[in-house]
Amino acid sequence: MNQDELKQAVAQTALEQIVDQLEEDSIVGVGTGSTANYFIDALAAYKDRFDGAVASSQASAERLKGHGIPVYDLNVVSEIKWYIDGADEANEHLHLIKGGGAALTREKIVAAVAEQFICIADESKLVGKLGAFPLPVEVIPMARSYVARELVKLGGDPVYRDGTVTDNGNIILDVWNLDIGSAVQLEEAINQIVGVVTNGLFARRPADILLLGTQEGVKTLKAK
Ligand SMILES: O=C[C@H](O)[C@H](O)[C@H](O)COP(=O)(O)O
Repeated sequence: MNQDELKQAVAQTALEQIVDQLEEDSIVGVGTGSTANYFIDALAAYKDRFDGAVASSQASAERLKGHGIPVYDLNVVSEIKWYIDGADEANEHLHLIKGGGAALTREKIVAAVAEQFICIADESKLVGKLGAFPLPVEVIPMARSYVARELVKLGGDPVYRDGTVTDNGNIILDVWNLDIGSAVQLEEAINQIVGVVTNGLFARRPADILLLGTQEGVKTLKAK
């Protein structure tokens, strides 16, 4: 199977895990990216079985609406049973790096609300140590240079993602060469920098389950 087929397979498995539990008032939390898109497309077949979705990006909201799935503002929703989303990297603790598509902040918010975060990814995303993928950091535009200098003090090499404006009107710094020994500590340290909205480490709230698409089939990983 190629990478797209692996992504499609994990999306289908995620759907199978939730489909029998869908109720007419269920709200599904939906992430962003190519793997999440496969999930949205698969979910569409069951749109009459649940109430609607909360999306972590404008792009996903448009895709959901395109399928006729109602999309709710998170502020009118009190309960989300599942959040299904991809990742750029994952380790055995189910700590993640996310934000390759610049949607990290809304993703972190929806994941925080959800009871269960099901991460869906092809096998290339599982790594021994996080950090080969540059860590995305969403930053208030006027703080860009200051935040970049502070990230250098933490040992990283920040690069401005030219031309990208997040759904929240901010910019992204991609930070290379970080030593992500303690993901929880680093996530907190970066979020303490004034001007940072959030960073793409999902360690304080890791995934609960990682569905990994491999050539031997879809594997289910739980945090070690
Ligand atoms: O901002 C984007 C998200 O964090 C995505 O979930 C992540 O980049 C993975 O995307 P894909 O499924 O396309 O590899």
